Amino acid sequence: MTTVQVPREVNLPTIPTQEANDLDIMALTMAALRLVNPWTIDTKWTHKIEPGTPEAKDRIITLAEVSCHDTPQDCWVVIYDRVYDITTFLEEHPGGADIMLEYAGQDASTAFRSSGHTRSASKALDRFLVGELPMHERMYRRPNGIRLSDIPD
Ligand code: HEM
Repeated sequence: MTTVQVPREVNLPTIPTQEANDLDIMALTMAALRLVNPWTIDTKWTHKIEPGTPEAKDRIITLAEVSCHDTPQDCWVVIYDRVYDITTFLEEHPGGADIMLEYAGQDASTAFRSSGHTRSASKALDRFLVGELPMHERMYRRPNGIRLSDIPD
């Protein structure tokens, strides 16, 4: 007599291979990019950037990061692709704090430009510099970007 062996049902855990692969690739890519340039990847700063310090010149800060600094206690703006921490300047500003707070966490280039600021106001920006936008988010300081003859170097 022939007996038919019915295979026992084995419940193997299902491994969503495609999903797992995607995650691995993403994790590896992020790790590699962090090695190349840590500033472009982690948008949340873990330590305070001192405005105006030489190291601020080399910092790349995304618009997403700038948008997190939008309060009177922590106010960043972008002017001509550079990022400024103007928190300590709010009360000193000859045009008042409120007008600047309207641009907290945002690009204030056109507002700054259209308010008739003098050259010395543009120069005053240096002491608040904390970084610069990544190339793909810039408008003014990039090859083939908008050319304004009077923006500071
Ligand atoms: C964020 C960096 C900024 C700096 C360092 C700055 C600096 C200055 C300085 C030094 C003045 C005196 C006049 C001059 O020298 O030009 C001034 C005036 C003024 N600023 Fe700003 N400013 C900034 C941003 C802004 C923004 C975003 C606005 C928005 C519209 C603004 C609006 C004005 C106005 C309306 C005046 C004229 C005030 C008056 O004459 O009564 N400023 N600013």
